Amino acid sequence: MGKPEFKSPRLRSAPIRSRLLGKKGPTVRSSANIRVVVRVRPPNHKEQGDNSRDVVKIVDDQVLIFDPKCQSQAFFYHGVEQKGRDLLRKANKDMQFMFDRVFGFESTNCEVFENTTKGLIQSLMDGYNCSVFAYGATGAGKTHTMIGQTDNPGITYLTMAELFKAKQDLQEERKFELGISYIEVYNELVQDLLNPGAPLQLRDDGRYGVMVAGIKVHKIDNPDELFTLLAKGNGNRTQHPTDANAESSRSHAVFQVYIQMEIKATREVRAAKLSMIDLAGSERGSATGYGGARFAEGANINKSLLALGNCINSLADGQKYIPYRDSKLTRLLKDSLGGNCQTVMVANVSPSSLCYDDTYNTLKYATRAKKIKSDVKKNVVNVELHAGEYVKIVEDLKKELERVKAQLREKVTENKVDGKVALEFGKLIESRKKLLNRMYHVECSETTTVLRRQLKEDADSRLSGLLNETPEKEEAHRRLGNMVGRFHRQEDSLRAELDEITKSKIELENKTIDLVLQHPELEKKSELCEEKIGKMELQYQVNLLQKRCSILEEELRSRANLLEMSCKMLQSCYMQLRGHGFATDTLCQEYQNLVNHVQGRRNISWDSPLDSGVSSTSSGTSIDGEGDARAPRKRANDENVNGMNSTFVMEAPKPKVKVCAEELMAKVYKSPNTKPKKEGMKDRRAVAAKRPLTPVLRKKQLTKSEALKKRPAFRT
Ligand SMILES: Nc1ncnc2c1ncn2[C@@H]1O[C@H](COP(=O)(O)OP(=O)(O)OP(=O)(O)O)[C@@H](O)[C@H]1O
Repeated sequence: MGKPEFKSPRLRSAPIRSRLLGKKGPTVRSSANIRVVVRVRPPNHKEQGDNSRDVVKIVDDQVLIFDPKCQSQAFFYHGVEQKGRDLLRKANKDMQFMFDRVFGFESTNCEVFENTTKGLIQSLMDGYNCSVFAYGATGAGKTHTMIGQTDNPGITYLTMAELFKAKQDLQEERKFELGISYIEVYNELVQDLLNPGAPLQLRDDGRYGVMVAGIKVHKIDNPDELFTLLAKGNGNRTQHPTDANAESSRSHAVFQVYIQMEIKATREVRAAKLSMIDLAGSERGSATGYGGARFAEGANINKSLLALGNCINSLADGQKYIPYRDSKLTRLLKDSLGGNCQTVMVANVSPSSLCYDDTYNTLKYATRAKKIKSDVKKNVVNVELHAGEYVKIVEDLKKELERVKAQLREKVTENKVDGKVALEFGKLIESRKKLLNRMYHVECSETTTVLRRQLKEDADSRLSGLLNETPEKEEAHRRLGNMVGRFHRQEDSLRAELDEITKSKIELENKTIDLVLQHPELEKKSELCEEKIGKMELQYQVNLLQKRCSILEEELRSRANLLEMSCKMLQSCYMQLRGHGFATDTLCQEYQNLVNHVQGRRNISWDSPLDSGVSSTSSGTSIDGEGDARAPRKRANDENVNGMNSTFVMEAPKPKVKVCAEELMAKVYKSPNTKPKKEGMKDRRAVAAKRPLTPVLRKKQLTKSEALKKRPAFRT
């Protein structure tokens, strides 16, 4: 896996600001390591001979081993095989090197391009300077990699083709200007390869870095023009055959592309420079196989490459002083190595043991170069603006400022309204909740008052039946009448209050709806609040119903007690009359009718109390309250009956008192199973038992006995 390609830092465009930047305006800086790749060319004919071996073993696409350990061959001394290694043989270095990418014999120029310079195109488009240089011994494959052949173009051509593609893609948005130059450094002299003539001087340029003074920059519009120019330049390049390479380049060739782009929308102008350098091969004098002029040429090449090595070492060590000025080559590469540039170094090596030292040195150089950090910055430059254009920019700025201010104002007002509305909404909801609570309490009071009033009215009518026309009765009647009147008045005022509350409730609800309609942003909040209020209302209704039930239950209990008391009294009177023989047949019949009536209404089973041993299915409640848990409540209800002290319990409903007709019947007939019998009662019952039953009673008794046999026992 190769390392990722250069990624140029992205800059958010700030159109007007950038337009006002000075003539030169680097905007983004970042430091990047030089990307170092190694390309191992296939061994040539000479290297494929018997006396050579491969000293480079590629482990994967990033790692190679230089001079790997080979299988030890048997070593004999005086005809005896020795255990240790052949001491006359040099030990293998077996050194592992790691690079950003390692390309093997089969790698094509396209593959190298894809993994090295293709990624630089985006950086160039973003306004960063980029540099690519091929380093290596003579015949190691630098020219093959950089220039290639017509049918197998090198990475310079491939990169340029990609650049044109990018230019084409951005044609709509940007205005491009492309220019190229092609120079060589030969024997420390700089020559223009496209316009050969007198040697040229190097100058430092603020915008593009180191420039060749007087160089002619050729504008090009398509890659074909480029190829023609490249071919022309290569034809002018100094080449001489050497032992190592029949077409050895004896100079350092520097191909440069100047790109100027104007982003149409923002008028931002970016400038970038791409340098592609094919270095002359480092060599040993012996390898060239020549002396004289060729030797001096080689010495110069070595001198410049030595200077390059020194610069690489100094940069890798992080030294402040870098000896760029030691040679023309290092001056030219100043930008590419430690300056404002994204750099790719392609180290070319031969795999053969014949180039052992060259390959080793190249790998060491390349390793050192990996440590170099370059300080890259984006080149944003501006077109010269006419004074009139500044006026327009100021106008634009003013407009933009106004627009932003208006936006800000809108936002502020929006926020204010939001806050206000939220407060108003909150107040409305709070008021509705309070009102609901008030309504609940008033409804509770009203319910209580109505029931209390009804109770007093009942008490009054019962009293009329019980008391004779005496002043005492009149007094009681007057008192009850006053109470009923007071309750009526209370009811009226409570109802009026309820009407008021309902009106306010509707008003508040309407206000809430209006507010939400005006501010739809409140909708969600409103839904939640309405849900809460709905739940609250429902809970109040449940509470109110429970209270009503509780009051009615109490009322029922009170009436049951009254009935119980009446029955007791009635039974006592009836017994006395019968005991004294004053009970007429009509009275007996009426009494029996009453019993029948109770029996008919209540689904109970009973036997004639007049028969001895009669039992009922009573729940065992005593009539006189002895040992009865309900005794205190009974007493309270007795008081209610007199209308003097009606008490309503507003708490949660109490456990139901089992009051039923069966009990009442049991009380009427004094069932021996339901209560301890009183002295005297037994005697009276014994007397009554001796008396013959009336025909109706006898018949009824029979009917009941039969019915009892057929039906299950009564249960409350
Ligand atoms: N990867 C490769 N695949 C096939 N052939 C290669 C490869 N690299 C180099 N060669 C061949 O090796 C020979 C020498 O290569 P090249 O001229 O590129 O070397 P060089 O490093 O430029 O040498 P010099 O410094 O002397 O100019 C050429 O014939 C070239 O075609």
